[in-house]
Amino acid sequence: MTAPVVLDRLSVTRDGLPVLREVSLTLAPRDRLAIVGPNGAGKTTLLRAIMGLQVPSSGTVALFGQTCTHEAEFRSHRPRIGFLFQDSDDQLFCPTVVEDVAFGPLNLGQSNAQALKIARETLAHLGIAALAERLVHKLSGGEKRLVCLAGLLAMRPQVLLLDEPTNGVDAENGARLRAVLHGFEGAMIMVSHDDGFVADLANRARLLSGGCLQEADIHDHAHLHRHPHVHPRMKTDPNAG
Ligand SMILES: Nc1ncnc2c1ncn2[C@@H]1O[C@H](COP(=O)(O)OP(=O)(O)OP(=O)(O)O)[C@@H](O)[C@H]1O
Repeated sequence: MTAPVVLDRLSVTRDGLPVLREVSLTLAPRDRLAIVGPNGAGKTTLLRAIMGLQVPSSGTVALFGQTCTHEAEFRSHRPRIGFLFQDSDDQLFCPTVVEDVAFGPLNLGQSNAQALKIARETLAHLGIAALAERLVHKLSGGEKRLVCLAGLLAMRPQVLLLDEPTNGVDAENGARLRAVLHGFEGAMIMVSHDDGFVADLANRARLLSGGCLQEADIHDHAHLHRHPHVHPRMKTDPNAG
């Protein structure tokens, strides 16, 4: 099957400073990849570049087998990729929760009634059906996070790009969010500082540091918990896929 995302020696500069340096990456159809790394390492920039929201200085992005250079090429693939922004307020724009979640399906051609039905089902699936009629701007930070995710899942994407999905989400909602994501059948890239979330969801990890991707392992510690580690063998190979 075609890899939904392939990056080939992708470099990105922001404000004249190099952020990504020849990053190569292949995301397989059911991959669960965690990108970890310190603040400012370029993790969000990497996700934005995959979506075509960040113009690379060199290298290529291929989505579902097509090399994408121009906005029109990225645009045709975006409905199949759910991108959870780091800041929920950048994602939510309809007055009520159910309208916001219905927006995606409506945009994909569903009738108003069908889009609302999908929205309510998705909210229920995430355990937040009670939020349906609430005003978006009055939600808590954690509630907004879950509503954003509902909006993406309602579009039935093949890929999820999740930027800090558990930010502000409490333990109970976090457990439900994980359960829902476990049930997601597509490919996923998760950017997270939440070790527990990464250990639970990811099947592999990469560390972004100095603009380069390095192999990382997710280790089990009998006395502690699972979390990603840089793999010493691979430290010198920035282009490991
Ligand atoms: N709008 C912007 N214009 C210019 N530079 C930016 C902009 N946004 C971020 N940067 C810079 O790009 C670099 C990478 O930022 P990015 O947000 O991708 O990092 P990150 O790894 O996601 O960080 P965090 O873990 O803090 O979210 C940082 O040096 C940051 O200051």
